[in-house]
Amino acid sequence: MSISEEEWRFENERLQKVLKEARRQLEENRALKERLKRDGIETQKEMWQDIGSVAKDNGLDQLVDFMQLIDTMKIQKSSHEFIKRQEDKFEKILLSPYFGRMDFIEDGEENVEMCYIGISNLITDDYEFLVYDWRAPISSMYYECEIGDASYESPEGIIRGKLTLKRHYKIHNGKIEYMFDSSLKIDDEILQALLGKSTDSKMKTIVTTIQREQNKVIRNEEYRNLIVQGPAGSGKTSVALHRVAYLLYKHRDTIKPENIVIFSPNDVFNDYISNVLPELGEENMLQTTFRQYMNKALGNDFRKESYSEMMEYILEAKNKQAYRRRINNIKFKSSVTFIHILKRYVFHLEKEYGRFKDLVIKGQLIASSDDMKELFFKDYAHLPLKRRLQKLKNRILFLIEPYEKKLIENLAKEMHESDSSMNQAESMKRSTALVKDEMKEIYDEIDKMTAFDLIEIYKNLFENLEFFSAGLIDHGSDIKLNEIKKYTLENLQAKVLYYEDQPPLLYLKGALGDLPETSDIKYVIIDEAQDYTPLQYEIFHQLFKSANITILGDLNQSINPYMNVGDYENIVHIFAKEDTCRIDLTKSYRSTMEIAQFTSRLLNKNITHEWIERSGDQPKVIGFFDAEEIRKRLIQDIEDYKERGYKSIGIITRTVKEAKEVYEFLKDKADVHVIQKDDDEYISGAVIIPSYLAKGLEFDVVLIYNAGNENYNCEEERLLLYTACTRALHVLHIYYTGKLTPLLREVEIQEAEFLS
Ligand SMILES: Nc1ncnc2c1ncn2[C@@H]1O[C@H](COP(=O)(O)OP(=O)(O)OP(=O)(O)O)[C@@H](O)[C@H]1O
Repeated sequence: MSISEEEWRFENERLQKVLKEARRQLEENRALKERLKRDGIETQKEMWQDIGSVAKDNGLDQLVDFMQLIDTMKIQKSSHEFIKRQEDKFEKILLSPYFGRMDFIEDGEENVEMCYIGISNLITDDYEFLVYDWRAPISSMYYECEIGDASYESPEGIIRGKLTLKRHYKIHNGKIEYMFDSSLKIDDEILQALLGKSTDSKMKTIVTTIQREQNKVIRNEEYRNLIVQGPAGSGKTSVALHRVAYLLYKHRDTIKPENIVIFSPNDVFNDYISNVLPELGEENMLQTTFRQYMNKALGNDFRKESYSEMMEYILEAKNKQAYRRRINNIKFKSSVTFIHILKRYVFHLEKEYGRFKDLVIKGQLIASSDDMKELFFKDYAHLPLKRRLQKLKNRILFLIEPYEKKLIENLAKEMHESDSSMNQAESMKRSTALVKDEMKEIYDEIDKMTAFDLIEIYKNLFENLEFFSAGLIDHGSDIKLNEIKKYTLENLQAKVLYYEDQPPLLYLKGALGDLPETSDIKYVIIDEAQDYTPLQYEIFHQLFKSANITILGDLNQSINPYMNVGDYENIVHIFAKEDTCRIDLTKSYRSTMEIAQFTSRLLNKNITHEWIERSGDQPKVIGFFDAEEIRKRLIQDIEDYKERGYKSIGIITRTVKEAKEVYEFLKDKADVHVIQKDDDEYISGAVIIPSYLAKGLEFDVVLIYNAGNENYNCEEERLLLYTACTRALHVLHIYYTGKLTPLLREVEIQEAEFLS
């Protein structure tokens, strides 16, 4: 629907009114900032003067004043931060105050309310809402409702009425570039225009075009835990971040960014998503990876394999003799059966731990084994093992203390009596040293009895693996317990912790009470959720018992064939069923139709999801005589695609090893970077990146490096290749040498060439 001249005039005038008010508030804010700055300088001056005048006789008074000044400075600092955030907000408003408008008539009212929706509220001193924050209750209608009957949930209850207009704007540098009305949902056309652009940097907000199904996830607070399944490019990460912004707005009095944590697959990804919250005017939540958390919790006594190192082994070491043993080990330790074994073991430890002996010093019974058992198994039974041991140790030390004191005093007295030249202090000093020395054996005994050695505990499980797994493994199963037992014990002996051993250790550590409380965390977001095992979900549950958890993933993007969630059914029982809801996203936004159709054929199963109708070139599959030819082609591609205006080009290799080889060849011939570690930073432009580190990212152009059958040669790697191909927005080329991977042979390929 075209907009009349009169409407344009009205909208331009309205915009000027909004900008004027925003400018006024910005000026007011700046004046306040200046005042605060002056106050801050004054406080500092006062403080230095006070320090200068501290003297012996007025020291305490001055100290009290000093502490008060420090408190004042703290308050000034946080006010300053608040004002700075407000200033940023007004500056953003001045560039683009809103992106949408809806006209709403509430039932029983006559007046139409024009609601303008933007990144943040703009309210006049008379409480006129010039702009509503996109997260305000009323704004939900903008994303959810079409013209006609509409309603939203306000704190006072459901408000019903009618929407009579929905208008979209593009306002840039304080000017309306375009606007149009849409009678139905937010048009695919805007999306097509938005998504058709080239991406040059980190992830961006989608606030202007959030779709109805996405909005439902962002605002869902009916359930404590959400499991969101959505195909590649359906906006899971975007939704997760907008949900964080929504929660920070809705619960701004109680929830701060440090009460929310997001678990990302790696630091490259963490860096890639780090701009979204600031763009939405919020501070970033805590960002971490499972590996980071685990590394910190497990300490540095053992060499710990990283996730990338494990992936590299899985993909690179197929010809090694020990490969099958390792894979069986990974599979077993990632299985639901192993969780049952661990739980049984923990139960056993809680019941059976500790062989308590009577503690006797010089014939005197300090604590009987029965008393210790009574404390351990009854009085402290409600506590986890580690805490019980600590408490028991404290109790024993408490009982020993008076006895030891008496021993020291008696001995000191004896010394003093037998040698009158020795003064009392000297005799006490000597007797203390002697008694401590005598007692060393007893203390060692106590340490041994109450020791908590996680690795020993883990070892003990494998030494008795048959016992703890009895009845849990099917007769027909191909699990070779003996082999797993031997393999694990050998590695522990060599002080090597493979990645698959780390989650079980962390689980035991938590279950036995050796992990710090995380009660400050109120919301946990787990992205790329398909790549965590059910055991890792047990750990999330253990760590964040009182938090709300949002899990977002795509089962079709399980990049690790042996270590993944398998099915959400494996985890729903971990979180209380009545508090958990599964939502499926059904539409993909990232790739052109041609790429989306191609990649869904690659999955080789029935796919029901839809995609945005944005058209582009057919993906190409091109065979080369050898790897060097592919590399030469890459140089030309980088140049060509940059010239055509594409800003991000992902050259996706299968492994780090391959990425390094390609980089070595290209580095002097093209402007290209390489990402090779979990903790690397995200880099834009042309990047070479191994497949498993590319998950979650996206590129204008994706060039798959060598999908020959030497490389992707087994069914287990289908999802890895799928994940790599689905990173493409506009262009997808798959290069190979030798024969094409069998995974692509059944895919109906529209454009194939062989260059020899
Ligand atoms: N409502 C939307 N409006 C505009 N763009 C969107 C929308 N939803 C998603 N996108 C875009 O689609 C792309 C994919 O989004 P995102 O990375 O959040 O999806 P994902 O489901 O996490 O993907 P994957 O699982 O493949 O990593 C991004 O470029 C994002 O900006």
